[in-house]
Amino acid sequence: MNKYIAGLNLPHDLKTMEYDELEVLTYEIRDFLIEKVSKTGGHLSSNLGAVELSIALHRIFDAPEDKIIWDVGHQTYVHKILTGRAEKFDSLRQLGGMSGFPKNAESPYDIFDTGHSSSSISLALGMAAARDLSGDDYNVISVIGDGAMTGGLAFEALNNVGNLDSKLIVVLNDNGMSISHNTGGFPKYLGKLRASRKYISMKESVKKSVSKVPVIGKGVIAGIHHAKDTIKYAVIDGVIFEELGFKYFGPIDGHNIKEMCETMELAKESNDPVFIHVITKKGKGYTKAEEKPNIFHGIGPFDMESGKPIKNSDKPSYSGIFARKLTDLASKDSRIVAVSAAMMEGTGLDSFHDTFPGRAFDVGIAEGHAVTFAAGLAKAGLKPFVAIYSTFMQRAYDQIIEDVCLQNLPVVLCIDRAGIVGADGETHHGIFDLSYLKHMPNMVIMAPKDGSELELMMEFASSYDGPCAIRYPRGTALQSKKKRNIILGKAERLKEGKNVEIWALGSMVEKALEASEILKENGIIAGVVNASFVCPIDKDMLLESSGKVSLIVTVEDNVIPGGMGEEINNILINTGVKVVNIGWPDKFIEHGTCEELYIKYKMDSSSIAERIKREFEG
Ligand SMILES: Cc1ncc(C[n+]2csc(CCOP(=O)(O)OP(=O)(O)O)c2C)c(N)n1
Ligand SMILES: CC(=O)[C@@H](O)[C@H](O)COP(=O)(O)O
Ligand SMILES: [Mg+2]
Repeated sequence: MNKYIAGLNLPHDLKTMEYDELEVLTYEIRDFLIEKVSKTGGHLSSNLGAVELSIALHRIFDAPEDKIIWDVGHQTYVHKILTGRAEKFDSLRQLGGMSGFPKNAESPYDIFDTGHSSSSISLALGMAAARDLSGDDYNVISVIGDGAMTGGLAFEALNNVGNLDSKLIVVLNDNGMSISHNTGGFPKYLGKLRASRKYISMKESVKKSVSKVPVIGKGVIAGIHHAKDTIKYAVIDGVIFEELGFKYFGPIDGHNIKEMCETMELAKESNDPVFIHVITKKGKGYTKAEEKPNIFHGIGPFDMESGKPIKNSDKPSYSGIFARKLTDLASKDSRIVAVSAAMMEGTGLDSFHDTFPGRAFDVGIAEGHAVTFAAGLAKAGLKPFVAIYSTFMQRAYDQIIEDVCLQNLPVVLCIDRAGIVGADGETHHGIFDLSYLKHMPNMVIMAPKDGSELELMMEFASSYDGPCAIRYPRGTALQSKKKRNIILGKAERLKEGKNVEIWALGSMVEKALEASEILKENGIIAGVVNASFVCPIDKDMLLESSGKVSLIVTVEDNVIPGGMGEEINNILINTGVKVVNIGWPDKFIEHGTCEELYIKYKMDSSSIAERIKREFEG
């Protein structure tokens, strides 16, 4: 490990180091980040952009007594280095290793286990209100990116800060990027503020010279603050934040530690909410990441010299198949449009946008809005496909019920990253969507067993006149030659069984087939059914099976509570057949590779076979 990082007592030494020493530290930290993340993979460009900001925060504030809350939390690698965890980076995002997000269980400096965007101002406001009630005096700081600021939750909190008459600090880390380019009117406003940076001396000189004018000068400055918007907008930056009750400081250089420290010192002295706007460069210090901050936002292990990923699968991903199929469908049906919530690349919709720029809508990190926006599109006669990761779709729960299902609108929810996702851990596993969708009246839920079936289900969805959801996992997709007709509520029996039948969903079908082969070696002939639909489930086939076998086993990449197994239990409850449910337990699943987690939670094919053997023989 580099000289400085290893030799320092962090974060305490930051408070006494000279600025030029801190400058050296920034180089060491960047070298460290690039080297470590090139081996483990992770979120690189956001962290490279947050080096000086993290140093300034830990120099000026006294964490963990002062509460620093990181929005999303993917940019906390520097914070973790500065809070004594540098030696844990070889285990980053690995089973049993350090998380890629803040984890309070990992360190008291990680105030809140964030992972979903736009929550930090609400969290900070809650903690500040509690602080005031208990008569404490610590500082509470939200660190939020310009992408996260496009999330409605952030604006709900900004509005509510208007009721706070004590101190709170919001630091906006504005690098002009979300995962890819930021979108909407707010980033445009921030862009004007960033551009205004070059005029800041003009404004400062205006304020300084006017205030020197005897007698009237101060009054004129005071007057400016209450002047017509035109003057106010001209002279005062960040007026939107000032109007919401903040003192706005900025925009300042988010790579100038001294400037940030002086500003944070000022903010510390204020008894009112302060909004500090820092300008940073995403990917700073690694040319490849500066040039392509989106590619290096979240990246697997890569070659530091070339920047190229170490392992590249040539098999298509589910997201890639989804996007290609949607483009094909849209070429035949002009009603088809696509909606994303700031995840155009992750969902593959960037390629759809290349073909149909006018029919791809990126609404920012605003999943609830995305769904209701899609309801509006559908109400006006279009056929929206809304592509949102399972875990982020949780943000749109009410909008799906009220604005899609209740209205019975033809909106297709394309639930990407459904099931366990691996390295991102608890905040990102998509293991709840069956549970939060299944009880919604009018909602059809499908899950393809492979890439070919995803295409077939999308075809079905494109002509289905009501709400439907297709859930598919992260990563590469199996391909099958066999085509089948997707019929509403109809499952597909893949293998006949003697006394046992496995009902598997989506990506778990492959594991069920493997388990069936293992059981055959033990003399147990287990049938396998590709459930295909969870709502409506194939009740006829289920009841038929219950008359033939003594044991039905359900297997799904969802938590058991509220999952497909529960649906099947309810249908078979009076048939006398034994039903066993295999799925994720009712808990938050940690990070690790998917393979490791399937094995640890006995959801790999041999564990499934073992469980069935025990149940069958037991
Ligand atoms: C609710 C939610 N939606 C989407 C995401 C995926 N996501 C993670 S980081 C990110 C972009 C964040 O941009 P910004 O806040 O500007 O941070 P930066 O990476 O630029 O530092 C997105 C969309 C998320 N974490 N949470
Ligand atoms: C921090 C965040 O929420 C995203 O960057 C997420 O990690 C992307 O996940 P994928 O890598 O599955 O696209
Ligand atoms: Mg950003």
